[in-house]
Amino acid sequence: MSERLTIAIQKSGRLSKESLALLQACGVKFSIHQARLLAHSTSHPIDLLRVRDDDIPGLVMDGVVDVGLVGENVLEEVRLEREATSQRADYIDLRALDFGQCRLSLALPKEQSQLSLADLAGKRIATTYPFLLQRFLKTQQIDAQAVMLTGSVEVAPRAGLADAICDLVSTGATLEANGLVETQVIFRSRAKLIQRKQPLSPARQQLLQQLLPRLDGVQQAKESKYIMLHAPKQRLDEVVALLPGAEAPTLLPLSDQQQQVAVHMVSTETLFWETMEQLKAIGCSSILVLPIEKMMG
Ligand SMILES: Nc1ncnc2c1ncn2[C@@H]1O[C@H](COP(=O)(O)OP(=O)(O)OP(=O)(O)O)[C@@H](O)[C@H]1O
Ligand SMILES: O=P(O)(O)OC[C@H]1O[C@H](OP(=O)(O)OP(=O)(O)O)[C@H](O)[C@@H]1O
Ligand SMILES: [Mg+2]
Repeated sequence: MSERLTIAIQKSGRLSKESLALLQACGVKFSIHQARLLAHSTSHPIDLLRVRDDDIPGLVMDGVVDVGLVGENVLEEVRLEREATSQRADYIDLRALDFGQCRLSLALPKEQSQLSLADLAGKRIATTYPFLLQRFLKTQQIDAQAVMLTGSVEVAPRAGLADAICDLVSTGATLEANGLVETQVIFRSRAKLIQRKQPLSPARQQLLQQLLPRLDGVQQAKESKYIMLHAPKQRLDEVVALLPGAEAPTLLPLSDQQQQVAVHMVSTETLFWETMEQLKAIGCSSILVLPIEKMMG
């Protein structure tokens, strides 16, 4: 049996760039040939399988690949579909990732946007996610018809194919461009890392165990900042209070100053301009906010 860990990612789409970037940030190197389905890592015994995102949950659930990176929307849709058709639908949830954030929402043509949820009874709703839509409609006890479309869902009402749509929304620009108004969020999604339920060989499990802390380190680093500033000794408590998520700061004396100290700290939150202005107002100076590339506890 091959001792290479197989990871499925989206070949080309919204998740592709960030999936690859995440693996690369974990030290896994690839040389990608656009046309090829399979890419071998040059740094680790890892193979990348580059496929359509719709195929990723099934590949993991069937144990064809070891792990996959996929949006929760597709993952949950496929899980519901496979459950309904008595296919294997289990997997291990490894990590929620900080990209691919979007929501699955109901939207109506502008002229009908005042309609309530109950008014959807008997209507046709175009969607790529019939199982998620039906689950929502069931909880609301609404009897409507899901019209399955694999693309261009937003044009369905104008084309007379449906009365409403249920589609992914991020900025809302697509809805607006098509004269539609978001009326109800039915599912919130982000990218996830999932593992097959069937056990991995010890070598592959060990490799995965090495990658996970790296992945956590990359995600944590992205959310953290290294902050350096000069602060008045008397007001240190106020300075720290202004920096939520800051770990115990390191204080360093300044050779030419008695009243001020240099403060270095890692903050787990973004430092906004407003906070920097407040720090300045209480006497801080030389405020630097630096990105962190990697972290390990
Ligand atoms: N506007 C968005 N902003 C952020 N994430 C999004 C957005 N649209 C979709 N996503 C997430 O990215 C995933 C992939 O979206 P994309 O539009 O590339 O899929 P696709 O067209 O089905 O691609 P494929 O050809 O792989 O089937 C979605 O399932 C969702 O999780
Ligand atoms: O609210 P917005 O920011 O406009 O994003 C929503 C759009 O993004 C996704 O499509 P994508 O652009 O990935 O293209 P696709 O439909 O061709 O996959 C999704 O299917 C919506 O159409
Ligand atoms: Mg798809």
